[in-house]
Amino acid sequence: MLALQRITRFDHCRLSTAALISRQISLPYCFMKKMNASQKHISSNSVYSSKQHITAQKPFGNESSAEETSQSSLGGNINQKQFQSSYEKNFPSLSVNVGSSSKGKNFENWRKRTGSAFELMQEAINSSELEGIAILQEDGGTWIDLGLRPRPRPANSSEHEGIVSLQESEYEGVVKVASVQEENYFPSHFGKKKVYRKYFEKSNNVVGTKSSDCSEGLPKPERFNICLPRFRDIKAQEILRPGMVLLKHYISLRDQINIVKTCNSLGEGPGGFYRPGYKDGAKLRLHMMCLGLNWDPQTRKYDKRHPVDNCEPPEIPLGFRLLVQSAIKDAHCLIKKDSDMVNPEDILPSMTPNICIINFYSIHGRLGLHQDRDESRDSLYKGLPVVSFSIGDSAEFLYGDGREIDQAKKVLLESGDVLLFGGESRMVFHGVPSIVPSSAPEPLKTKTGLRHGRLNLTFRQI
Ligand SMILES: O=C(O)CCC(=O)C(=O)O
Ligand SMILES: [Fe+2]
Repeated sequence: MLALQRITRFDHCRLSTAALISRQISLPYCFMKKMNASQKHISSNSVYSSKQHITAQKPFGNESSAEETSQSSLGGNINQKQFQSSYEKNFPSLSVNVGSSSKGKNFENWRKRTGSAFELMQEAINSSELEGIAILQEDGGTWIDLGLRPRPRPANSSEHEGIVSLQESEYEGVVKVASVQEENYFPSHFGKKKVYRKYFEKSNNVVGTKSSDCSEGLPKPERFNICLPRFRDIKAQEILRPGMVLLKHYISLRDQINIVKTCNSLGEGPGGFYRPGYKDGAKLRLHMMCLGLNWDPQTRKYDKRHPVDNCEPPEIPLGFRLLVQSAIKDAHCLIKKDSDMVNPEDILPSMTPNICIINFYSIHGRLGLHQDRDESRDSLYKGLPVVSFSIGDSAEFLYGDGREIDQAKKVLLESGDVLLFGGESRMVFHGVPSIVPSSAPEPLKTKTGLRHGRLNLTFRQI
């Protein structure tokens, strides 16, 4: 039954809404990040890919310490060590080639290297929305499965009868398993069904599965969740103009905290925050750093290295990219809801960011009206969007068709808001005339020590 309920939530847009009212609020998105150019994306038009469902619990990885105990969805307390040893006992190491078909790496090494599979499995355990993860291998352009790691369930659970459906994930070689289907469909490039069945059987012995489901056959009571859902105010999501979407309060407080902490630690290292200047010697009224590539306001060029310390900028963290992708997907949902006739891609094309410019504005910070036009001709021609995260104190944000401030429209960007502008709004003039002092969420400041001011991250594909 449960399995059937889950698979009804397969439509991405409906899922967005369903997720808002579900017990564990989730952030839907669907994609598989290319590990390198030679590797192919998992086909996005097969049946499973429509079951887009990834929880937004931990886009930044597991914050808990190794000893921290987590409450499993099965009611058992499993600490990380216990879980790890049980996990390894029950799911033997696999040979996984990640990113290269010539260099074999066993799963253990790979997990150590990325941590992703383990984190995802933990996430699956803690989430009633995920059924497990699958480890994939890229093989001559197709993805083959190397085994499924299902979420441990109570013994005799009927939930694992059937075939799983997979959902795409940006984690390298890892796919989250969104639901169990009663239908006998399975995409062929995910390997043999038998493999999955085998792992399901194994999963029944995993630690934390002691409790048995005595309510089988009885009507399921509606459970009460003592925690507030990860609320997303869909009513406040707005299409400001064609191709320009504002997702209010989109980034959860926890993710905001993680973003601030990540930016702070990256900002202390090579290629970190500095006060840039223009050609004429004037300084910008903000501090800046870049991820992925460097953008130099003096030359207005993108480069592999930082002009000040000649370092390569840090990579864009995976969690940041995940959020960008989900924001694009949710903006598409909004556009689709607004007009069913349009293909949201035509209004706001998707993009995979390879540069993130991070600005920190003190309360006196500002940025004049400008266009973002230093990206490649191709990127600008296609209208690939700029995706902007606002964190900390709010900002007044101006946007319009020209440089005239009095003709520009104004919107308040608050902590957690995501603004996207692409398509026909890609060349919109925009700027930040002022920061609203002391408007940042209190817990954000206390948890991170963030200074007064505003952090802004803009992602682009150049
Ligand atoms: O801070 C903002 O909201 C805008 C930043 C911006 O326009 C830019 O970095 O190009
Ligand atoms: Fe800009």
